[in-house]
Amino acid sequence: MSERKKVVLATRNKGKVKEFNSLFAELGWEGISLDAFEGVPEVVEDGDTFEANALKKATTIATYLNMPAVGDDSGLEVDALGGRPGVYSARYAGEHASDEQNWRKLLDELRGVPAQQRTARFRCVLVLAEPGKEPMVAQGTCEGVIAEAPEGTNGFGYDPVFYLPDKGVTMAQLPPEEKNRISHRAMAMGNLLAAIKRQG
Ligand SMILES: O=P(O)(O)OP(=O)(O)OP(=O)(O)OC[C@H]1O[C@@H](n2cnc3c(O)ncnc32)[C@H](O)[C@@H]1O
Ligand SMILES: [Mg+2]
Repeated sequence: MSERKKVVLATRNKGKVKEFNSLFAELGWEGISLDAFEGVPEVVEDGDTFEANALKKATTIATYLNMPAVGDDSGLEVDALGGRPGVYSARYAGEHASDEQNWRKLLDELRGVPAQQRTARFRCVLVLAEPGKEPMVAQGTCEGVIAEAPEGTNGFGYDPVFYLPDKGVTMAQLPPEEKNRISHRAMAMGNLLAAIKRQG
């Protein structure tokens, strides 16, 4: 049996790590957490785009560890807010804001906005960086509506307020395996795999 490909997960987000562990398992990859290493540099997310930040996360870690690494930059784009919080999703309510502080601020900002104007999408850009190779970039989106109030405890981040009209529940009410079939991260992972296969 061939050895599983070892890929470092260039993220400090435990929710992403859980999802990647399942998504990687389906590919036969072994995801290695950043916690396994010492002295790993902090990545400053100063890009204007998800792609710039994902590229920086993946290449900084791949170069430092001399191993393949996947970087994920993701966030929520709300139409009534002109696409905000976008790349600033993690710091929407302040530099070290909690997930709950972020989604509470979002609900406050959208108070009084009618249901049909509460459309939004999650976007995820993934970069696979391997030492000595061109980085590969893929993205995925997931469409939904911002709820009036939080529901559900699964997932992370904005999941409790991200309502999926087709399913009649929020992302945080979905079982993890179902989120991993429909999410922006799952779509991006599928697109990354397709790009890798195309490259051969
Ligand atoms: O940068 P790393 O270390 O990967 O971890 P992070 O949590 O800072 O990740 P980002 O910079 O990519 O910020 C992503 C933001 O979007 C939110 N987000 C991303 N994917 C999500 C998902 O699947 N469900 C809910 N919220 C999500 C997340 O909670 C953050 O507020
Ligand atoms: Mg971040």
